[in-house]
Amino acid sequence: MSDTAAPSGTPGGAPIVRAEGLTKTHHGEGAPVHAVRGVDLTVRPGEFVAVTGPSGAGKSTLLHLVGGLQRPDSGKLWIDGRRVDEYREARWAVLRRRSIGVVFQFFNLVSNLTVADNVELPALLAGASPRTARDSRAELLAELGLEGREKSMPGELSGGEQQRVALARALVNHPALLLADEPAGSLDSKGTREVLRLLSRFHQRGQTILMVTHDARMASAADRVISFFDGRIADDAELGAGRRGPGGGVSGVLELKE
Ligand SMILES: Nc1ncnc2c1ncn2[C@@H]1O[C@H](COP(=O)(O)OP(=O)(O)OP(=O)(O)O)[C@@H](O)[C@H]1O
Repeated sequence: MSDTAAPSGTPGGAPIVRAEGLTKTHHGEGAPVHAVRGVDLTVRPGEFVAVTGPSGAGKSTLLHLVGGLQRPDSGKLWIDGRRVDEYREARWAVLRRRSIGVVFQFFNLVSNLTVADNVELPALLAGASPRTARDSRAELLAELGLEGREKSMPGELSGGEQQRVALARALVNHPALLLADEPAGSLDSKGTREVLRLLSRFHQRGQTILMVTHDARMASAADRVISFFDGRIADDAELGAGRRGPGGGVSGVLELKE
C-alpha cells in the first residue's frame, strides 16, 4: 500500500478513518497497560460514531491515536485517504490543522487569548488570510450563539460557552473529521443539551464525527455506537434508520427541549 492510497472498495468514497490492528500499551509507573489491543475501525464520510464503554476501557487512547495525539505501537491508520501511522509530529500537526478538529472535556482554550483569537488562531496557522480567518470566526461564533463575546477571555465564560468556543475553534478550518473526547463531560445538563444539539446540527450538514462518551444520551445522537471494552471493540451497532429525520439526524435529539 502506498503512502497516500486509501484502501479501496468502500462505497460512497474513501473512509475518513481506517484503522487496522491498532495497538497501544501505556508504560506508566506500574505494570504496562494494554489500552488498545488490535482495533480495526472504519468511519465513513458523514458518519457520527460514538465510542462508549467503562472507565479505563481505552476509549480516549483510541481517539488520541486517531488524532495523532499519541502514536500506536503497531497497526496501520489512514485519515482521509492518507496513510498516517508513521507520520512524525510535524506532519501530524499539519494534518490536524487542515483535516482534524478536536474538542476535549476541559475545552483546552488558550486562557490568555480572547475568544476571537482562540478561534482565528488555527485558521491563521493553516494559512488563511487575516480577513478570511476573521470572517470564518464571525460566522461560526454567530452560529454558535456567541456573538458579542469575541473580546471576552475564556475564564469569563460559562463551561457551556467555553465548549462552544472550543467547537468553533475545532471547526474553523472545515476539518474532514471532528474528534470529541467527552465533550459534555464537565458540563451541566443545559450545557450537555447545547453541545448535543450543535453536534447533531453539524452532523446533519455532513460533518464526520468520532466521539467518546460515557453518556448514553450523547451516544444516542450518533449513527453508530461502538462499545469498547478492555482495549477492544466489543460491539459495533448502527442505529436504526427509522430514528433518522430527513437530513439524516436523529429526531429524538432534535426534539430535545432548549
Ligand atoms: N499516559 C498514560 N500512561 C499510563 N497509563 C495510561 C495513560 N493513559 C491512559 N492510561 C491507562 O490506560 C487505560 C485506558 O485509558 P483511557 O483513558 O484510554 O480509557 P477510557 O476508556 O477513555 O477511560 P475514561 O472513560 O475513564 O476516560 C487506563 O487504565 C489508563 O489508566
